[in-house]
Amino acid sequence: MAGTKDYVNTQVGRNRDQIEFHIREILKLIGENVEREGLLETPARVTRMYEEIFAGYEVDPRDVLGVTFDEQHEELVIVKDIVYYSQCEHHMAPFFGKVHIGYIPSGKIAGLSKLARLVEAVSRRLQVQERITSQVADILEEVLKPHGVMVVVEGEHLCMCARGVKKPGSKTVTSAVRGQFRQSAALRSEFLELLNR
Ligand SMILES: Nc1nc2c(ncn2[C@@H]2O[C@H](COP(=O)(O)OP(=O)(O)OP(=O)(O)O)[C@@H](O)[C@H]2O)c(=O)[nH]1
Ligand SMILES: [Zn+2]
Repeated sequence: MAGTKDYVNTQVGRNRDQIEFHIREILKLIGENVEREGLLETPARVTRMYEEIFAGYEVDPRDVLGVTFDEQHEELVIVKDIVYYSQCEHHMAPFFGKVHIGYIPSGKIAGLSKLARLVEAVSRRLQVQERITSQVADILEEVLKPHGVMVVVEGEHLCMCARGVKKPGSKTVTSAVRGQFRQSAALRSEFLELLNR
């Protein structure tokens, strides 16, 4: 089910009436007129948006890597520029950017799309960037048992751009290294060099 197909947060669907009610109440509390035309459908639209942006709760990210292939390619595999959109758990404000994944298989490879699906499953939740980074690395390590994994995540956080400290354009970069990448500076450099091509 959720591991391979597009999916939505079904709990949001089940709680649709209550979520719409509370969104409407928040609109009133910030001083809006919920009867004006532009806002009439807004609680329903926000609820539908929650079904999408919180779809990650619907799936165990490990299941996303359910389909793997036996293959004796024990060299670096990189999938870079996987775009993600997430919501910071401190402000419920969007953050987004790119995930770059490198791993050295040890007899088992993942379908390339499954790496992007793994990113979707961990990012479509309330998150912090560091946890997206370590979860992608840990799950790949657990399921594929590769010789090594390295994950680099770039993110722009609206809670830092549009409010608070207001620093638009600032980028946060996080990385997680496992296995051979931890031991070998040369391997980390090879990965980073290939990312910058
Ligand atoms: N480490 C980390 N911090 C994040 C992430 N997303 C948001 N934050 C930070 O979470 C922190 C929450 O700090 P608080 O002091 O509790 O909240 P705040 O008063 O709204 O803080 P300011 O943003 O500084 O105005 C802020 O420093 C945010 O920049 C993330 O993905 N990782
Ligand atoms: Zn935030």
